Amino acid sequence: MSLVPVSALLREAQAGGYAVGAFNCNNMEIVQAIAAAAEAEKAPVIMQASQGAIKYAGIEYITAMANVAAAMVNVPVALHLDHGTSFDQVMRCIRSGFSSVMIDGSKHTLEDNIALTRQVVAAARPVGVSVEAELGKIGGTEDDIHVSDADAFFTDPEEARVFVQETRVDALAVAIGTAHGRYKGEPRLDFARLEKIRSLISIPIVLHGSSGVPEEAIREAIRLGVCKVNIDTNIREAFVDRCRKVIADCPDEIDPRKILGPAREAAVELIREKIRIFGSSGKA
Ligand SMILES: O=C(CO)COP(=O)(O)O
Ligand SMILES: O=C[C@H](O)COP(=O)(O)O
Ligand SMILES: [Zn+2]
Ligand SMILES: [Zn+2]
Repeated sequence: MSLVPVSALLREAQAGGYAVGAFNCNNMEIVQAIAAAAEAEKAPVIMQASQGAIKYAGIEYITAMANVAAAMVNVPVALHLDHGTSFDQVMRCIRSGFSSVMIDGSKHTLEDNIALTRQVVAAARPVGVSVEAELGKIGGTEDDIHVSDADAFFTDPEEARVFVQETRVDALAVAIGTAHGRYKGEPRLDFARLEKIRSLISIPIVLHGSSGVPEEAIREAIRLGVCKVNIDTNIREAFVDRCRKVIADCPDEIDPRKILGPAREAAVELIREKIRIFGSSGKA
């Protein structure tokens, strides 16, 4: 199949009461793992490229790998820009073939975030590319952007209503207590805030920083309107842990395929498990 926009997947997820997994990809093995896991689970899936992935692999390689992966499976696959930083970057991704983009204007004022998001929606929608925006600041690390817990501002529900009305964006990432990267303690999600946001906006809600969030909390967030769940850190952990294990077991191994192949398998297992938790298994 060819790449589909995220909005098409999220519309169905919203109607069906499940979430689509959005998994970060940085290299060929992880792209293959995401596709294999989605195919095995008969689930729609989103591959997304962060700022770090773009620096590491480049927009063209990522697009080419995602296109090949999508063509080789019988489930819908979207390619999404994660935390897009500027209008120019969004345009480069769209020209390259991304089917969906995020414009992260959360570090700007509300007015500037609205203006930037509107500009992206105006350019993306006519070419069938869906747009995710961010309101409030999600904690943790987004490549060069470090948001300390104290600065991680939660999304204001009324602002979310105005933001969606003004931008007509397709999906909204909210700050309700999750953070990117590894958690120090157990994350505590502000479900009351999520419920309030849900009552004021009808578009799909996106949960970032979902690695390390307990299964029950993820399920509750989905019940309250989250339709896209982003996972990066847990894939990194599964992948690198398996590399370490193989190297420890076979210290003389010099064939990268013997190390990266098992790591790819570990990523498949992890992603399949997440897809089942999100309820998207069998929904393709
Ligand atoms: O939100 C994410 C990507 O945008 C992923 O967050 P984690 O790395 O915490 O899973
Ligand atoms: O945005 C969230 C990502 O997990 C950060 O990833 P990055 O280091 O690849 O930019
Ligand atoms: Zn952000
Ligand atoms: Zn994120």
